[in-house]
Order: sequence, then structure tokens, then C-alpha cells
Amino acid sequence: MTKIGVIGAGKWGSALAFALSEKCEVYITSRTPRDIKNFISLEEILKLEYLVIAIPAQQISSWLEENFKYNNQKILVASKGIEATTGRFLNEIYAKYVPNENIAFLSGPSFAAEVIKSLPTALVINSKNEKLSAAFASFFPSFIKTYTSTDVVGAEIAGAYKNVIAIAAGICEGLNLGKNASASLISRGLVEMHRFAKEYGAKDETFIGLSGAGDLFLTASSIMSRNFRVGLGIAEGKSKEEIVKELGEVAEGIGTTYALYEIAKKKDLYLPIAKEVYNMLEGTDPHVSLSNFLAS
Ligand SMILES: NC(=O)C1=CN([C@@H]2O[C@H](COP(=O)(O)OP(=O)(O)OC[C@H]3O[C@@H](n4cnc5c(N)ncnc54)[C@H](OP(=O)(O)O)[C@@H]3O)[C@@H](O)[C@H]2O)C=CC1
Ligand SMILES: O=C(CO)COP(=O)(O)O
Repeated sequence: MTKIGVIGAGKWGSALAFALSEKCEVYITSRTPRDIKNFISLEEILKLEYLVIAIPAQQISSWLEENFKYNNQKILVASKGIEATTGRFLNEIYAKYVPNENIAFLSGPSFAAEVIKSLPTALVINSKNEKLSAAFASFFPSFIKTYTSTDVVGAEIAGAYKNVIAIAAGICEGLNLGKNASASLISRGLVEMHRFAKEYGAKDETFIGLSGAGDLFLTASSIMSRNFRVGLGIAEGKSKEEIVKELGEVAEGIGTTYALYEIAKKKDLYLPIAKEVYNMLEGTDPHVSLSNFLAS
């Protein structure tokens, strides 16, 4: 049996450790030690050949700098987000530590709460190294159908941007604007994230498939999504600080909104939904913001 190490025992790391244990011998580690099966130290886990990293995007660069030692490990990145302080994508951050041929990115619709109950889904392993994608794909359990793709940047942007649209969709729901408004917002969100990703050479098919439309439809239409719940909080007039405190888990859409806002300014890009989500996170009344992009 292949040995795999999962780094980050939050919601997603724990669900992936559970799922991968159908076909592999799985070990797990985290910043906060836990009394759970196969929990080992970071030092021990870094000796394994295959690693899955599931810590929040905003923490990745400092975590790598302080903790990671490259030793030819093959990495599957399970985080979804863009670094707020620098606007860097995760593949750019990891590039300093792991060569292209040894890194892959996971994408597609995947609420941890469903994966941990063995409910079915379909996911994509994205890597420039097709052999590596195929290897990681083979480790997934029978209840998860896996596909592979070489569109790393497309999958990464889709997974990060859909969290921003999910915040907007939560606001739409919280303000009781109705299903028409919600569908309009989600489809315009898909166009916006696709247009943004084309700037970076992403492929069209990524956006009509699991990584784009698949994950967007999931996250932007369910209260199970933390990002959607951030939107509900904004609609109730709460500040982002209050919302984050109440949530108690990561909502990557917040940091990603700030990253997109800065990238849009720097590159003069038209990202109307991301811009209004930014304004609302900064305190603009959601009625004002929503009328900016929904009213004619
Ligand atoms: N939950 C989901 O359904 C899905 C989540 N994702 C993505 O996976 C990533 C993780 O999400 P999720 O597991 O849900 O988040 P959680 O908030 O549940 O857990 C995050 C984990 O990251 C660890 N962590 C936080 N900060 C640091 C740090 N500075 N250094 C080291 N470890 C740290 C924490 O470890 P500790 O608790 O030990 O302190 C924590 O357990 C996010 O990018 C998310 O978008 C992707 C698909 C599905
Ligand atoms: O990425 C996810 C599902 O694919 C999880 O979304 P949330 O972080 O909004 O809960």
C-alpha cells in the first residue's frame, strides 16, 4: 500500500485522510497535535514520498518558509485561495520549494462534510506532470471519480474565485433577492472568473467542467459553504471581523477578494463582482453594492 501524509487536520485535511485511507496507508499531522489514529510529527510526515497539504492559502508561504524541507516529495495541494498580501497564486508560492514535475493541485466540488460521509463526488487532479496526476488520481477511493488535467492555473483560479462569487451569492440569499437574481449572479460570476483566468492562459474547458462550473454551482448555492455563510453575515449587516469570529473556520473568499482587488487595480482588469464584494467587506451597504451590479 502506498503511504500518504496529510498536512493540516482541519475539515478538509481530515476528510481527505479518511477518503484516501480506502486505498492507501494514510498518516496525518497538524499545527495543533491531536489524539487521532496515525497522527505523527511533521518531521516524520515530511519523510513520506506522497504528501497532501490542506492548510489555508493565506498561511502557505510562511508555513513553507518555516517548516518545509524538500526531499523529492510529491505534493498534492488541497487549498483554494490567492495570497491577499501579494496577489500570488499558490503555484507561484510553491514554485520556490517544489519543482513543477512534483506538484499537483486538487479541484472540483468537494464539501468536506460530504466526503467524510463517503458521499460521491468527482474531482480533478491538475499537474504539468501527467504521470503524477495519474498517480494521485489512483489513490482516491471508489466513491470519488477522478479526472486529470494539465491546466494548473485555470483550476487554481477557478477554485479560488468561486469562493468570492459564493460570498456574493450568500449576500443575494440573505437579502431575499430571489432565485432569478441568484442564477444571474452565479452565471455572471462564471463569466467573470473565466475572463480573469484567460489573462493567465487558462483553458476554457476548465471553466465549464468540475473545477469551474462544478465547484462554483456547489459553493454558491449552499449554506454548507463557509464563504456563502460569510455572505449571509454581510447581508445581516455584520462586520467581516464578527463573521470570521463566528465562523471559527477558514473562509478563503475573504483573502482572495483582497488579492483580486489589488490585481485588478494593478492590471486594470474589469472584475465587477469581486470589486463589489471587496466594497461590502470594507463596509459598503450590500443594497448599494448589489444594485451596482444587478440593476440596469
Ligand atoms: N472544508 C472544505 O469543504 C474544503 C476546503 N478546501 C480548502 O482547504 C483549505 C483548508 O480548509 P479547511 O480544512 O476546511 O480549514 P479548517 O479551518 O477546518 O482547517 C485549517 C487547518 O489548517 C491549519 N492551519 C491554520 N493555520 C496554520 C498555520 N499557520 N500553520 C500550519 N497550519 C495551519 C490548522 O491546523 P490546527 O487545527 O492543527 O491548528 C487547521 O486545522 C482551504 O484552502 C479551503 O478552501 C477545499 C475543498 C473543500
Ligand atoms: O471548496 C469547497 C467545496 O468545494 C468548500 O467551500 P467553503 O470553503 O466555502 O465551505
